[in-house]
Amino acid sequence: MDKASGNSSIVVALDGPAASGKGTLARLISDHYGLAYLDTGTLYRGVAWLVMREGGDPADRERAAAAARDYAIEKLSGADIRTKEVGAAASVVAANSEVRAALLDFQRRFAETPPKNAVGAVLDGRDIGTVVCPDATVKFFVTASPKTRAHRRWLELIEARPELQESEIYQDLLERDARDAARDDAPMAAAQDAELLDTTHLSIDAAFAAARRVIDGVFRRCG
Ligand SMILES: Nc1ncnc2c1ncn2[C@@H]1O[C@H](COP(=O)(O)OP(=O)(O)O)[C@@H](O)[C@H]1O
Ligand SMILES: Nc1ccn([C@@H]2O[C@H](COP(=O)(O)OP(=O)(O)O)[C@@H](O)[C@H]2O)c(=O)n1
Repeated sequence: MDKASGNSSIVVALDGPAASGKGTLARLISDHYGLAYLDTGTLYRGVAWLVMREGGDPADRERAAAAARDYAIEKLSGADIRTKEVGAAASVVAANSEVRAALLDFQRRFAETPPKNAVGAVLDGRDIGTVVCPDATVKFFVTASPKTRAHRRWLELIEARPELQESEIYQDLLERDARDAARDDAPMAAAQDAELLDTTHLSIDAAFAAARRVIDGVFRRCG
């Protein structure tokens, strides 16, 4: 399937706050429509992890920028980048414009020329519909109430760390959301033409069905 505007690849963009369900939907959309998937949060988490591994401070702008310029997925072998500490550090490096600039081309190339000859790509993050792929075929802004998101993330993390309190995850998410929304460069925001998808009261299946209705509608209009 081609985009209505030309031959460029189909792009589904998913943005929204932490633990709203972006990645879950992105994986389902990727499988269902045969699209390549890029979790752009792993790039920022990866840069933060690389800085922290060497005892660096994620707020050290030069150091974070250098890590972003040298970023390669192979360097993360064995790293647990899903922890809340790496998440918090990721939002610090993500406020650094040089880090964002160093990671932008890779994301755009992935969207424009998806790997494995896929017909398109699905990307999730904070600025996909606004900055990385402003011409995306379909855009979603996925949300859920902060309490719901904290509960979901807590359920995900307690397996590895049973001592984690839901209240501390909640505080972490609020701080991270605030930092992501307030930064000057590519702040977390819904694109004007994004479809809002509030998953607070939706099961994963129901959220995916809602996303499919939107995507199928756009594809029908695009031919
Ligand atoms: N609609 C939903 N209902 C219940 N749990 C969900 C829903 N969507 C996602 N989850 C769970 O919430 C957690 C966070 O989802 P995830 O997709 O990783 O969010 P994000 O990518 O926005 O950070 C995961 O454990 C996931 O299984
Ligand atoms: N496109 C993106 C993706 C992530 N990020 C940053 O990276 C952090 C981690 O992103 P993530 O998507 O892995 O976080 P979760 O929503 O999975 O918790 C976010 O809090 C943002 O600060 C960003 O700035 N832009």
